[in-house]
Amino acid sequence: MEVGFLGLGIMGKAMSMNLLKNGFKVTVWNRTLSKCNELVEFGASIGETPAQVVKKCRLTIAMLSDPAAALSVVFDKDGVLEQIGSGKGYIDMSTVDPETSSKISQAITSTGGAFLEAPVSGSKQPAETGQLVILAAGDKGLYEESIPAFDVLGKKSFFLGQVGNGAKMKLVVNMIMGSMMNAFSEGLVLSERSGLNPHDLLDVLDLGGIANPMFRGKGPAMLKSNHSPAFPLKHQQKDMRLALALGDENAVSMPVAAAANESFKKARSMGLGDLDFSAVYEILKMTKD
Ligand SMILES: NC(=O)C1=CN([C@@H]2O[C@H](COP(=O)(O)OP(=O)(O)OC[C@H]3O[C@@H](n4cnc5c(N)ncnc54)[C@H](OP(=O)(O)O)[C@@H]3O)[C@@H](O)[C@H]2O)C=CC1
Ligand SMILES: O=CCCC(=O)O
Repeated sequence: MEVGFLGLGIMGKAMSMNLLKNGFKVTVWNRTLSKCNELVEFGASIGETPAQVVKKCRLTIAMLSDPAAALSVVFDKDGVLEQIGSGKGYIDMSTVDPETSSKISQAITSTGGAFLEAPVSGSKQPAETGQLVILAAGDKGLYEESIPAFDVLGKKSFFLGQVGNGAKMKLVVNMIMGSMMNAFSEGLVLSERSGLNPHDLLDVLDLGGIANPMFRGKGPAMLKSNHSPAFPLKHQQKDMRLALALGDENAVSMPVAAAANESFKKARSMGLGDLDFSAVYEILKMTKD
């Protein structure tokens, strides 16, 4: 199957590589075109623009940083809209808000093209090993057509109904995750400041009812202040912002998420946005009496 792939950041590179390794023909595009070269070594073709990729491929996947990027790649000159149409499908796997997704969906479907939003749960390593959780919504026919690709990219795919539901599910999940990361960081700092060994805390947490892969996977690196990016903090803050907006629209009070967002904003303002979102630990560590 020939698949187009737009956006070769941390996630897009791993996902497109996975498709190539599993026998898909892949045509890639990235805003910084030089990032395509590594994929070419593994058999990918390059499209010079998003429009060129869509022209060549029946299915095109996008994995872009944020709503502005997702809209730009579709609506700007040489964008997806110039070549999408009947018989072609566009799958946006970026994490965006439901409004952005709906705007893209309306534009694509008005040309006769099919649209699916399919944000993912799981980070760099699950992307490399095909263990993502895919949260799809939109065109059911396109979803069914995409299952061979989703089976390579993920361990489980959900079809959640109308466009917007995938984006909402993803934002709820990441809102919980961002709040957990803040509580975890506060716990690590509190254990250290109160004279405990934080490594003992990691062991205790891992044996109890709140054990989870995030604490287990990131805890030891955090204690060494190693925040090599798997999920960049600037994207986590974007997701908190979008989740809080969803909370505003639905009159849901979210004081815990709002406080977590403030910590991520502070971390961004201190230049930590490109590090892993675990770097929020550093700003909580700095807080003194
Ligand atoms: N990393 C993770 O663990 C996860 C991330 N996500 C989500 O997936 C998406 C991608 O994340 P990730 O790969 O980590 O992000 P990166 O920051 O590594 O990559 C972002 C990508 O978006 C491109 N981009 C940014 N702005 C524009 C623009 N204006 N026009 C065109 N392209 C643009 C970048 O191009 P360039 O190379 O030129 O800068 C790059 O290809 C985000 O929505 C994120 O929230 C979802 C699950 C997990
Ligand atoms: O959006 C990023 C999700 C990261 C994760 O699920 O570990």
